[in-house]
Amino acid sequence: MIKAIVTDIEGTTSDIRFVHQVLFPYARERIADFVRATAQDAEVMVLLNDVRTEMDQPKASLDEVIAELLRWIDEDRKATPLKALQGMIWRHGYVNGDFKSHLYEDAVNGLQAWHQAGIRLYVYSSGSVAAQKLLFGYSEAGDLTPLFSGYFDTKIGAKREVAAYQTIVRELALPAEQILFLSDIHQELDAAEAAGIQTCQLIRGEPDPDSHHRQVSRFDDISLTAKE
Ligand SMILES: CSCCC(=O)C(=O)COP(=O)(O)O
Ligand SMILES: [Mg+2]
Repeated sequence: MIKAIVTDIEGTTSDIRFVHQVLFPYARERIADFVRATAQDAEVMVLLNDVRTEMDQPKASLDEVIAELLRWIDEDRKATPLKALQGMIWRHGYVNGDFKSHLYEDAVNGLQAWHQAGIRLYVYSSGSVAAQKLLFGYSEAGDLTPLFSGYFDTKIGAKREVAAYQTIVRELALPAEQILFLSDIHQELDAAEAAGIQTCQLIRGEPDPDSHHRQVSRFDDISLTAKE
């Protein structure tokens, strides 16, 4: 029986269009000014140096770092320092009421029902943990953060890497087969499955012909009995 559920965000609990048409443009428009204004803050300074390391240019100027960050946004690169900076910028958007996050109604209902049933809930997203807490804290359905027992981001590894899911299994301290991972991307589910975790694919549009995972279009259809 499933004792814990780990969910992806984009395309799983939330419409991809909210992430790509609201969140990403909001951060893109503001990232240059934000980085210039906060470059001397200790936390941002560390992140900018992480960007320089990832660029393999330890002496890159602030303008070069900003240009790289804009490139990463345009290619939807899941780079940990970019994700942290985006989260800091989104905080202003949520707090100022510029937007609320989108959550599918069936996802909200499913998460609430599982929480009530005593199933532990976690998030694993490429967005930073701070950004995940904002997304579930400032949603159109209200503050859902009390439902969650924990959050994981790319600090534990990329979502298509088996090692990231092995870390989640260790952190949750449950047998892998008692954990269910939900995602819209079959490559992420492949990696979770290789770590022994149960999987279910959320398909909000057309079925995925390249996936061997259970596919459902709504949280209501997710089965909590382990696959044989
Ligand atoms: C935490 S909300 C923003 C999500 C995000 O930045 C992203 O890149 C989507 O990643 P996911 O792993 O949820 O598909
Ligand atoms: Mg996703």
